[in-house]
Amino acid sequence: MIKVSPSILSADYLNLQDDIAKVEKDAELLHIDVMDGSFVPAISYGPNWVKQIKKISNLELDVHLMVVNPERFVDEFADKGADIIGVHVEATPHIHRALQMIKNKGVKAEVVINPGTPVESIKPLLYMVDQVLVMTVNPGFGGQKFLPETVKKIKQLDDIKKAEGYDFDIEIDGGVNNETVKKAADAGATVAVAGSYVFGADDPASRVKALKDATK
Ligand SMILES: O=C(CO)[C@@H](O)[C@H](O)COP(=O)(O)O
Ligand SMILES: [Fe+2]
Repeated sequence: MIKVSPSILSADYLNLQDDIAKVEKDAELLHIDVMDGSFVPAISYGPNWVKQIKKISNLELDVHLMVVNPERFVDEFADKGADIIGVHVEATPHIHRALQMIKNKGVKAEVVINPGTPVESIKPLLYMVDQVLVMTVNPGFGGQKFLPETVKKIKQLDDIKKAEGYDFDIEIDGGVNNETVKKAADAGATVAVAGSYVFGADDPASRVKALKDATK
């Protein structure tokens, strides 16, 4: 059964504590999308959101950095309470250093690839990561459609994981619902981020459960 990481990007910011409480019991992680208006067009929120959310949630805080040169912010997000920090391979010439910095803070290190980026580009990093995030949409916005061509990259990663004996999680992010999650989980995905599917519903907890039921 897949682990679920509801994305607060689609939550009600004025009632964020209530929305988080709705998924607290059924989800394992909470996904926090940090956007800088440069790596991606939108601007979202920063380290102090992580600090505040840490006070009200026991979920594993899964911070997805969509920022240029993310190594500038790794220490601060770790100090504010991130449990997982994801850095895009496309966002820095120093991806290995960025991952080392995350690990040095005692935080789980995640490398992220966009739909247009091949799995080959992160092969040298797979020995050191706790999680790989395969973007299933182009990053920057919630509510986009799942790109089916990303499924073969999930399978490719899962094959490498088995062949090499690695134990990283494979996370998917973008356009996840009760149908797309099944295709990804069959290919090897172990963690699903879902924003609009979960928080766009009247009963977010039932949507978390539906993602799990679909991958039983
Ligand atoms: O990183 C991102 C978008 O760039 C995501 O985490 C979104 O928050 C996913 O939203 P949905 O596609 O599930 O609505
Ligand atoms: Fe994300």
